[in-house]
Amino acid sequence: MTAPHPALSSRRELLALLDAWVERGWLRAIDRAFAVFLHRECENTSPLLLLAAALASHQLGRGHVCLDLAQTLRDPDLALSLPPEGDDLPEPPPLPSALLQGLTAADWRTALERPELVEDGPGATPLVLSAGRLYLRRFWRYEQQIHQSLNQRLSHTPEFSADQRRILGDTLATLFPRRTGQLDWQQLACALAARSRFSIITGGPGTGKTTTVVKLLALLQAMQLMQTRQLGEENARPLRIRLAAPTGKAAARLNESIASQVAALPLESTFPNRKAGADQRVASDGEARRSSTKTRSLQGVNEQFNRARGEESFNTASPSAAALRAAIPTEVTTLHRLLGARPDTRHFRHHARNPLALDVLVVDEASMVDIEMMAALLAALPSRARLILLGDKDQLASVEAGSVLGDLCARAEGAHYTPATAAWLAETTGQAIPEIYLDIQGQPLDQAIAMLRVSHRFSGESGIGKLAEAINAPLAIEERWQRIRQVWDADFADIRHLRIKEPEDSAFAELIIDGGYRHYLDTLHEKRPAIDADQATYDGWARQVLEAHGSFQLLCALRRGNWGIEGLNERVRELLEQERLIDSAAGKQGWYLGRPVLVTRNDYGLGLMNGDIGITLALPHPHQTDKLVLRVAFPANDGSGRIQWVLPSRLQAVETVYAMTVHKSQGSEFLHTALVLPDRPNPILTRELIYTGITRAKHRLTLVESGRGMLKEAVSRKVMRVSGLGGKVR
Ligand SMILES: Nc1ncnc2c1ncn2[C@@H]1O[C@H](COP(=O)(O)OP(=O)(O)OP(=O)(O)O)[C@@H](O)[C@H]1O
Repeated sequence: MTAPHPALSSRRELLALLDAWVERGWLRAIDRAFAVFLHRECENTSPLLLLAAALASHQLGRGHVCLDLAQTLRDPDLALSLPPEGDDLPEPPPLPSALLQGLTAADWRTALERPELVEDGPGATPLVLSAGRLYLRRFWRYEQQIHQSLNQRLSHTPEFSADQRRILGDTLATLFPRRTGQLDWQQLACALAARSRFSIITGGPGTGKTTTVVKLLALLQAMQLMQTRQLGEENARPLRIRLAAPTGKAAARLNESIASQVAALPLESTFPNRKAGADQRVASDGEARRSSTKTRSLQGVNEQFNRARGEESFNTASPSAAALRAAIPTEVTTLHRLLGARPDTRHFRHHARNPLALDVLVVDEASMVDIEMMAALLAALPSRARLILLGDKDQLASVEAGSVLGDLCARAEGAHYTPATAAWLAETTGQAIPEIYLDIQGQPLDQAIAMLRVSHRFSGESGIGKLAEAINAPLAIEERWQRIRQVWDADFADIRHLRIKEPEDSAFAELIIDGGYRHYLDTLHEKRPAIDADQATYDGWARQVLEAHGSFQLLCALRRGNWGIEGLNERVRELLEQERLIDSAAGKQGWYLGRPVLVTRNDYGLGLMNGDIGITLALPHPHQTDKLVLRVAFPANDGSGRIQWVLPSRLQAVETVYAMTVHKSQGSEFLHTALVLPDRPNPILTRELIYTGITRAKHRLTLVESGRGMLKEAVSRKVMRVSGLGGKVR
């Protein structure tokens, strides 16, 4: 047996090593501070315990919920991602692999036997060791809360009367009129979600998650209205439905699409609008359709619902199409707003003792919801309310700790429906579930998940769609790589593979200028209003510039280095400067006409959300009409098309966004996306990152590879987020 590393024999030496790691940027100061705190709390703590504590905290900073002791010992540097991205400096401090060499999991567990500091479950110790995973107590508690809340929801199986089953089946047939001979996963998703207080609808881009959830909401409202009307007219109360997303950007995107989806619901054949006069005013092509394309809040729902209801005859329990449409909200809020975020605290206004006033909550882009937010959300949700999560399980998880959606959807591909579920689906949808999706040992969680498998956005001619499919194909690494190569070799018109050596390459300049940012800067200069133009004209200009800007985005994996956002932002600025499209030295404090910025932290005062993009433009000075002042134009977050002008000095957390990390791009889409891979391997390059990056492209994708083999390297590696959630919720 090799002798332990000196830092594991002495607390002083260990803290000195942690200092060196912090100095080098390998650990956060807070990780070391946590170890020091434990050292002060309790005498004679073993260096191994202090190290484990610092590493558990370090893992949180990297998105893991806990430290997996056995996995860390198997390959310490990989498990801890040390040295981190971009550290090329000479004379690195000792690596975790050197430190932990020869150590066994049993040694580590023995060192953690300090009941004042570490327990294996409920209690008050700062650390929890459970099933070989070391947690900071707060995160162990989040995981427990999520698991208890979801298991409780999953254990509730509602009873449906024969009448209700018939109504459900009829409504599902109305909502999904087309039969293609293939499984209609969207209809199955609705049937599954209808009988559960918790459900997940997962699927890649354009697989119809929004379309499906809108139909599901219509189904739930139809059931509710029929049920409550049977009890008497005054009891006819629509379900209180709220829609939310983790970021402002994602909320705005759903806002844009949901109203038209509600308007397009095929309801009239089963839910006719009964009064002739009312039909014309409220029915399909009339007022309801127009007003349903406007954003409608919960209050708006009640008003419009009551109006539509007042115009129906109540001789039947069945609601009209207009009343159903009116009962579906189209306003989407952020989770922070929904829960009532309070500045400078992690507590929300809504929690277990002040729950949200709603019956159904839909959360879109759920892959971006971290474990802390999910725990807060579930705590604030009334126990009888339904929670429906929508998201793409294969996308990158949130930057914060946890990958809740990915963990919960670990078995989604195989469905694992029990015979009872298959019978329910057959009865309500008329569809027979193929044997490959059946599993006599399917778990309750499996029965609540539907995976949509057909993309309606990408046709068979789309290289982007084929590439996304190939990257996620459930195949061995080599076979998957062959599939990806076949897609490239097929010469699809919408995807391009650009190989360059350095950012100075002329092909890169061409991509960035003519294929990319020239468009919005030309729009900015050519469409610029006269100095005496009115505000509406300036707003119109800003809208055009923002729209043109959304047509291209350069994405990359890293922050540092030539191929990270720092290097690329600088290179793009130089190129645009050379072309005289910008003059970055003209403004003050780094602000100049045309500078695009990304908001990196929610700012409730300004109404700006993390992920919002604005462009620096010039407005006439409010008092000196011959002068111009720089203002940053943002599209308002409420889907209204309004422009919000912000004084640059008021923007506290923004960065230039010629290049954006794939992580930050989640929840956004661009007509043409150029994804740049770094020139050497990096643990951050994973299959999820590549998949998320390429699926940001709506019409065109350019993949820029600066080092050979980087794509292959990336798609061979999956993100391993350590948590205990997947095993607990069943
Ligand atoms: N069953 C279907 N048949 C035909 N077209 C469909 C079907 N389902 C959805 N679509 C269309 O496909 C497009 C994408 O659908 P939708 O926006 O619901 O997908 P999504 O999964 O929510 O997309 P995103 O990845 O943007 O979140 C829309 O234009 C929608 O009308």
